[in-house]
Amino acid sequence: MLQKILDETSDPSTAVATILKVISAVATLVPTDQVGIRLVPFSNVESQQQPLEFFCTLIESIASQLPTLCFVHVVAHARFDDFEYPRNASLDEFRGALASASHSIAFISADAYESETASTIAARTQDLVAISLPAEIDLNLITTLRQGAPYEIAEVTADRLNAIRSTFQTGKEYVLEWPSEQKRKVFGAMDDLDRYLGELDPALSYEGTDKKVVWRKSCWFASEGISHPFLDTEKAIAAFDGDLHDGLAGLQALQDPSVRQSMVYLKNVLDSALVTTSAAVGIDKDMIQRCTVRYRIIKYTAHAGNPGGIGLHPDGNLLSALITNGDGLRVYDLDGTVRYPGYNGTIMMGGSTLYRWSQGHYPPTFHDVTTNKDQVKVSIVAFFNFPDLVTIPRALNSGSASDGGFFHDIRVIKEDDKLPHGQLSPLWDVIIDKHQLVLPPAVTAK
Ligand SMILES: O=C(O)CCC(=O)C(=O)O
Ligand SMILES: [Fe+2]
Repeated sequence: MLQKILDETSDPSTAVATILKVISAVATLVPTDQVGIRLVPFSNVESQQQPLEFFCTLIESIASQLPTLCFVHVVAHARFDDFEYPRNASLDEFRGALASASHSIAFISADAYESETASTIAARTQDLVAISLPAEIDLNLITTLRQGAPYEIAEVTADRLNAIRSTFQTGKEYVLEWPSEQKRKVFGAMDDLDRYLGELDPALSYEGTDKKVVWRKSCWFASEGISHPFLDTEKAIAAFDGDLHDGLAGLQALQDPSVRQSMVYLKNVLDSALVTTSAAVGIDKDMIQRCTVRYRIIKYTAHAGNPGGIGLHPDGNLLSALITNGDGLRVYDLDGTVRYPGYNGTIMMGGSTLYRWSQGHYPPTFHDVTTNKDQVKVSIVAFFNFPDLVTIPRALNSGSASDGGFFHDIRVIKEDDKLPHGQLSPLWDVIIDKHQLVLPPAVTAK
């Protein structure tokens, strides 16, 4: 309801007045001191984000005009499909706005608090502190809270994490299917990207591990992490791992309002899938927030009669989340089967960094793309990666005292991925053997 008012009202003071009218209307049915309002000032969906001053003004107006209201509840955390993430944003401005106009309305704060952060905020402020719990009833909840133990995750989430984990152990992809409404929105957003990419010049894709190069129209966007906005300066793009030309083309693309809106929508779908999959393979909650993401959009194009595509490769990063709207993606399993994941959901694949970090526990997903010359296929791939030049704790304890963790060096990994005797070579041997492939010397040379 609130979001609808905000979406449909361009003038902030009219929006404030309308929201006050709604609260007053509710207060004719329920005593005012039993009415509260819940605000989510930091939307994951950037296009719906209002300036924070708007919320301060709104809170001040509410407090001065409805001084007997029960509470103002401010939610800071980012919500993904399966998990919530603290944004660690200061809520002091909102507290200040409320306190400037009323001392009787309670302020409730929420930021995906764990027991420790909840205690800290309760000690530092007068706030009522809200904690979010899984939607399922946990009969041990009281004990869990008293012991300060972490909350148990919901059973459906736990089942999903197990399914992802066991699929990834075999090097296969995992598809997180979209509910029908989401599917409709995803394809609408993909059509937008298709229209925009159609205008770009085709270029040769990077040289894959098997040396196949193909034509595509493409550019990329990046963010410092899930729940961060897209980078929006040339300097930030230049500092990010990736080719500058396509990164600058991505900056340009964000100037198109409908591309921006579609990208923001797709980012949220991809980020949710990344959060769930990261949790499944054991990347710790704080580390997930420190991982960066590059989002590449691709339209495969025929050129001089040649079909489009990408040669066989595993992605050279931690995890990839892929949304595509046409046939062409093919996965090569280590057991020799070939599968076509289709396009009913977000396709999750492990990359070569996941393989290295997990010490072989999660083999990367080998895949290629082939599209014929009349076929239209647009994809968006979110390449999720550990922060560079940082030691990352391992998910699975190797048992060796000397294992101080995994030092992540993107440059070294990229080099090693290409070497005939690199860490991936035993996997290439299996793939080549099981699928009876003939690949160029760079891969097969011993
Ligand atoms: O477009 C696709 O289906 C896959 C793209 C891909 O594998 C890549 O960009 O690494
Ligand atoms: Fe790929």
